[in-house]
Amino acid sequence: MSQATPASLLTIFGATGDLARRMLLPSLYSLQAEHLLPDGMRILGTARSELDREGFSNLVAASIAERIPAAERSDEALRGLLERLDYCAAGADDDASMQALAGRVDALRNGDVLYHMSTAPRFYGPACQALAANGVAGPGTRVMLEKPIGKDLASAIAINDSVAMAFDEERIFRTDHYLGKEGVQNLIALRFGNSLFEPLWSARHIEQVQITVGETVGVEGRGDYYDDSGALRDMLQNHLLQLLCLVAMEPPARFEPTAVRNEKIKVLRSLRPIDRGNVGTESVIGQYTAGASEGRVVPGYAEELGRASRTETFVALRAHVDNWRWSGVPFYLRTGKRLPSRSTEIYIQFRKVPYSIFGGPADTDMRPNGLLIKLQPEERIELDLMSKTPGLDRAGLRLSQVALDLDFHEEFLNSRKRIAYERLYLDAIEGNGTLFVRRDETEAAWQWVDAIADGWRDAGMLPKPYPAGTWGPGASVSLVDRLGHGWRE
Ligand SMILES: NC(=O)C1=CN([C@@H]2O[C@H](COP(=O)(O)OP(=O)(O)OC[C@H]3O[C@@H](n4cnc5c(N)ncnc54)[C@H](OP(=O)(O)O)[C@@H]3O)[C@@H](O)[C@H]2O)C=CC1
Ligand SMILES: O=C1O[C@H](COP(=O)(O)O)[C@@H](O)[C@H](O)[C@H]1O
Repeated sequence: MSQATPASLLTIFGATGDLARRMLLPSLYSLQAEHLLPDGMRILGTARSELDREGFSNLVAASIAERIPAAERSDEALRGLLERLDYCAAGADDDASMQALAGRVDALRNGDVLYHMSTAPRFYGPACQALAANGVAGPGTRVMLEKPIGKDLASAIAINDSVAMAFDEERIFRTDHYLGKEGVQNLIALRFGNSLFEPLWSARHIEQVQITVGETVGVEGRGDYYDDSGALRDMLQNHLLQLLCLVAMEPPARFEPTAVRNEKIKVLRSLRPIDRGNVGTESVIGQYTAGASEGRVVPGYAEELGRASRTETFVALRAHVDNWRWSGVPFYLRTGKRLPSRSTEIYIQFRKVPYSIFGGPADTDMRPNGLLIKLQPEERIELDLMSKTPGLDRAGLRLSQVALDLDFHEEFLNSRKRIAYERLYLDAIEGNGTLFVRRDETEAAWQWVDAIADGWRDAGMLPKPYPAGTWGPGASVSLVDRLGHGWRE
């Protein structure tokens, strides 16, 4: 991959789909508007739909009109993007049409090619093998794979094996769109761009870590996919574990793919198993019932789905990274749909002062320090410190918790909120895999998650109901309370 040059052609499988219309095409528009796409790079859309170049251009223009605010649109950028487009109808599992597609790729390329599989994962293997059979998957080509890579370890191995028959690992870019988010890269910058945190970043000084990804949305018409997946497989296996890796990993020698991935895989392999023996104490699952979300009455999951289901729409876990740095520190992970707010955050709670010199009311006022890394909806870093409460009190000195707030909000107001795929496309086009996931990471994450899912099944654990608009079942409070902790609300 060291010889990778910027792609001369980007071929998007599933170019007419939901992800393409909502995220991928608008991201390409933004890269075009900022002059970040390589000169002359062509974009070839493909799906089974019989579109011509004009039909695809209309679809692209419509998606940009819908997703990019009018104030950010320019005719010049749109024209620039449309000039790059081409379209070729093909079925990923249809040999004749894949042969025709390969011919088109050959005709359009003028150097490296990036393929993006934005279609159902069962097509990744057949499509990649068809590209190889038709001679367009050799050196100088690479492929981006959308999540999910399978729905358990066995299916992930099958997909990875199948894609590996056509592309070697260093040419495979597995996306986790959380890694493309500005806030997540800021977490990396915070940890490894400041000397302040590293001496404190271990069990010696950290009491607990919380990672919350709360969503207010329900399953939004993706019920068939989601019901087969649930919160554990849909969110925790990938996004939350990637965040955990970035918090817990050792400093990589360099910010480059192998060094970063080598550190992340060590974390995944150090996760203490949660299985049938301890799922009951280390995890909580829930499913939303009818309730109020963002000021309106919303139906429960089963009503949205149209049938009863045992799928969890909420999961909370107490994880442990069993290594020297993190021994004994609980990592609380929780994610769910129809929670009270859209909120993605990492909270690091430091240990209490070892001894209070104050006595009197200050002792009861005392709170541990905390570092909040807020990723969504706004990006913010906040350090909770104790300070003297202003004024006099007969009983003695009083303390209050104050927040040292690094609020990027102003900066955000003045800059555009980026789609994570802008970063991911830019890197994949350039051939930089640092923010993509390696095969062993995906499979280690599945192995850990499979034991949890099997444990729930074996223990007969069913999701507990929680009303939409609440923070999941009450048992999730007990999960952290047991060690004297509390969720940061
Ligand atoms: N939508 C989202 O928010 C997210 C999606 N993803 C992942 O992205 C991928 C795409 O998802 P999404 O866009 O939602 O899916 P959609 O069902 O909306 O789109 C699927 C796309 O694949 C094409 N397609 C279907 N069957 C074939 C086939 N046999 N050969 C070639 N193309 C085919 C469809 O077009 P046509 O019918 O014309 O062939 C369409 O363009 C999936 O892996 C999904 O898990 C990941 C994160 C979020
Ligand atoms: O991958 C997924 O992520 C989204 C949440 O992404 P965000 O960028 O809006 O935080 C989630 O809604 C979806 O179910 C899942 O497949």
